[in-house]
Amino acid sequence: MTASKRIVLSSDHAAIALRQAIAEHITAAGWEAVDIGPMTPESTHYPKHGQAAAEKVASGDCALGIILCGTGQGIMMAANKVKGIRCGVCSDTFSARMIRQHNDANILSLGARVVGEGLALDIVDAFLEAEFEGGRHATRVDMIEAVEEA
Ligand SMILES: O=C[C@H](O)[C@H](O)[C@H](O)COP(=O)(O)O
Repeated sequence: MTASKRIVLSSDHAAIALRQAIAEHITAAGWEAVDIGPMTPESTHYPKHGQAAAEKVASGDCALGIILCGTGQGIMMAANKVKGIRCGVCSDTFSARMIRQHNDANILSLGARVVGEGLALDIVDAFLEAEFEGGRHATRVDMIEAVEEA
């Protein structure tokens, strides 16, 4: 499958079951789920999992990413430290669509202690089905990238 269909998934211990449900869901929808774990439930540290997923996207190996922790916040913060990553936490479908259409987000972050599985899957669908609109939004995304060089 081409990189354009590859979605990396990662989480900490708080979100393993939801991550696996998302992997099954997106696979059924025709995406290739690249689940980089962790696969066992021991307590772990979200920064390393956010970084690992972000590097898969930043390198071009995967087109997009979905990362999770208890709130989605900590793993998002770690992912956004990787150059080229634009990751937002979403608890609603409108925001999930907008971070693709306006912000060209390449990673979605979810909080497994915040949203239930049904809503999470709808948020994932909204994120994956949306496309970046470019235009004035491209100017602003360029400005975000310029911050990385400042
Ligand atoms: O932003 C951080 C995440 O919500 C973590 O999943 C959370 O801090 C983990 O907490 P605990 O170690 O108590 O399961």
